[in-house]
Amino acid sequence: MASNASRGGRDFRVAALFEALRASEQQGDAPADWGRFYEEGHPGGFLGPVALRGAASAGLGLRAARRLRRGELLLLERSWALGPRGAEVPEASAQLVSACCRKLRDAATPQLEKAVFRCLHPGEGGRDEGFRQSVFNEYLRHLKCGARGSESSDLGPVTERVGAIVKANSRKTEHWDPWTLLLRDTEAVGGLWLVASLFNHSCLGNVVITYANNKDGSVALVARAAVDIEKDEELLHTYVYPFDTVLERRSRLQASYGFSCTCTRCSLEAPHAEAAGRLADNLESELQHFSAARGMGARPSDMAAVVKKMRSALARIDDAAESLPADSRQMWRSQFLWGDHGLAMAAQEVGLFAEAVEAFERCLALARLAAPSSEYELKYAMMLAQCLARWRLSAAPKNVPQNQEVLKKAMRSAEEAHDRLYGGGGRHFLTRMKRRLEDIYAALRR
Ligand SMILES: C[S@@+](CC[C@H](N)C(=O)[O-])C[C@H]1O[C@@H](n2cnc3c(N)ncnc32)[C@H](O)[C@@H]1O
Repeated sequence: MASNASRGGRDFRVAALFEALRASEQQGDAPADWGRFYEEGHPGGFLGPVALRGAASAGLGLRAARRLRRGELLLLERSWALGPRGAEVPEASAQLVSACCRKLRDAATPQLEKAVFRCLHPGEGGRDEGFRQSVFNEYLRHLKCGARGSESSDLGPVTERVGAIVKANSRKTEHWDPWTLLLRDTEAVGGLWLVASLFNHSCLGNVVITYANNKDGSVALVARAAVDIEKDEELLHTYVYPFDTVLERRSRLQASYGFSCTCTRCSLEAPHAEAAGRLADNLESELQHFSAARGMGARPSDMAAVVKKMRSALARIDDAAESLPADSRQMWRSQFLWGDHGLAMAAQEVGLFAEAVEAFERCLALARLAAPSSEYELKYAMMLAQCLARWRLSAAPKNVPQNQEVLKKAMRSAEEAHDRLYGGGGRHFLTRMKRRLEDIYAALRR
């Protein structure tokens, strides 16, 4: 049954969407030079083979309009509103809500964008999902082909629940330092992107997102296919840190987005959640012991003893994985990737390079499985290559371990992961990772 909104409201609201889109920036060009894009940003936008997916249990969403290859560009979108850079969460959220309110009041904001923003909340635009769907469809259609409709600017009374819309749809940008491979928190900014707001969540996403700062102060969001995707398959992004335990991921999703995740990973991990929690607590305390020992400048033999305990904590996790069906063990194991990371760093620090390499290899395999084509895959591919290089550099020339091919292969694998995430081929990789590659070049010359 049609609601009031769809009976009385559809025409003028959809017309308003057209009008606003006509006035909005040009969409449709992907940057030719991705290296430059991530340095300078991009003023325009691009909408690839993406279509709206009708309402289901997770509400509206996006789907592949055709078969997609991994690494393929899906969306390039300018931020609609931004909060302050590097601020603490409550302050950043409050300011983002204010920024959205200003956009909604501003006569210069296209009416269509205002309508789309209102429709980001499932309760808005009438209780009719069909209406929301038509608004988004018009928006996507416009982004694709610049269609225009009849003129109208009457959006009706302003009833936005801006705070709730921002809570469920804002995202924090991530800027990875190519040198440290760590997130730069001072660069992070909370923002809202209208189309990207339609990606639903899965703890095993098939879409990866990166960001670039535009010269005008806005932030460009880039979404790419993380894996090969079939036509009509839903496009899903991971809203939370993918290597937390299932209970941690679920409680974050509930607190921030108001739903309990039932994705394939959660369904696999949930029956063993309590045991995973205990194992994670134990692992974490061993990692803390290592940090404390390092902080106190412990002797190498003491450090080696702490590393041994970390190894035992991970061995207990591997034993627990043995009780699961063989084809789900690795996925379950991905909840503890951070432990392998800790062991790899610690082993590298005390000169146990063979063990460090093995641990980085595990990190990479787990990242590829649970977060394919993500920053994490790239990060561990780089860390592995760098650890191999340091190992070669640490040994006397006649005892150099492994042949060069192993290191070259690790480099190629990092370059390929970079390309899937950031595009632009080898030159872009070499420019972005310049300093990070110094040890690797030195090791290749040995
Ligand atoms: C960024 S919006 C995504 C678009 C949204 N589905 C809509 O209809 O506008 C986030 C909201 O979508 C819903 N959602 C996203 N992923 C979900 C999932 N895996 N299961 C259930 N609800 C989900 C939740 O209501 C969440 O607060």
